[in-house]
Amino acid sequence: MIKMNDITRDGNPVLRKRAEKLTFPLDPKYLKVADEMMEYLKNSQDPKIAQKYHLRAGVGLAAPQIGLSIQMASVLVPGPDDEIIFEETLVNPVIVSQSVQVAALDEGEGCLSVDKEVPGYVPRYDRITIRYQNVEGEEKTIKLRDYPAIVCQHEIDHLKGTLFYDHINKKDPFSIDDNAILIG
Ligand SMILES: CC(C)(C)[C@H](NC(=O)Nc1cc(F)cc(F)c1)C(=O)N(CC(=O)NO)CC1CCCC1
Ligand SMILES: [Zn+2]
Repeated sequence: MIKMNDITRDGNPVLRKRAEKLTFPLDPKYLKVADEMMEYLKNSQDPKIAQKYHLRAGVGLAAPQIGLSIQMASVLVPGPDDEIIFEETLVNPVIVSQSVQVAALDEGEGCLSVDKEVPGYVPRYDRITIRYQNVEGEEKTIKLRDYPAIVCQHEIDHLKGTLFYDHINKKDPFSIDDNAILIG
């Protein structure tokens, strides 16, 4: 199982590389990686398992964060009553369209690969359309908004070597577009 010491930390060059596109059928070793990344998210969201193995509760994990520079990211987004509202492993994801409307988490962002707090708004798109392939190679096109959209943008950034704080305004971290939506 993936544990915290398997997660690459800021400073590791793999987090700043553009990840390689995957071809299908997926190499079985990458199918295993997809399972392991989703298993990490599930374990980390289970208080007992997370406590036992000291896992940070994660909603998304991209392959470069376990040292693999491939275009694969798993997302597991719980809803208000802890039901799962979005669960998917995105292969070769591309944001094909996005809202003009900007959104940001009102508490800013963190990252499983960034141990320090970096305060500030991370401006993202409120609504996006993503085209990706699932691990079976099926082409999917999905529309997301608000928190699930923020999570997917954060993970897709990892596949481009971008970290959340790259988007924070250096001069005034909490400055953002007047009509930005702040997601609580
Ligand atoms: C970095 C961390 C603070 C652990 C962040 N979790 C989070 O924001 N809250 C959270 C976690 C849960 F499991 C369940 C829940 F409802 C809320 C996170 O997983 N990520 C994923 C990451 O680092 N991917 O590379 C960072 C988030 C910041 C904005 C979107 C993803
Ligand atoms: Zn991250």
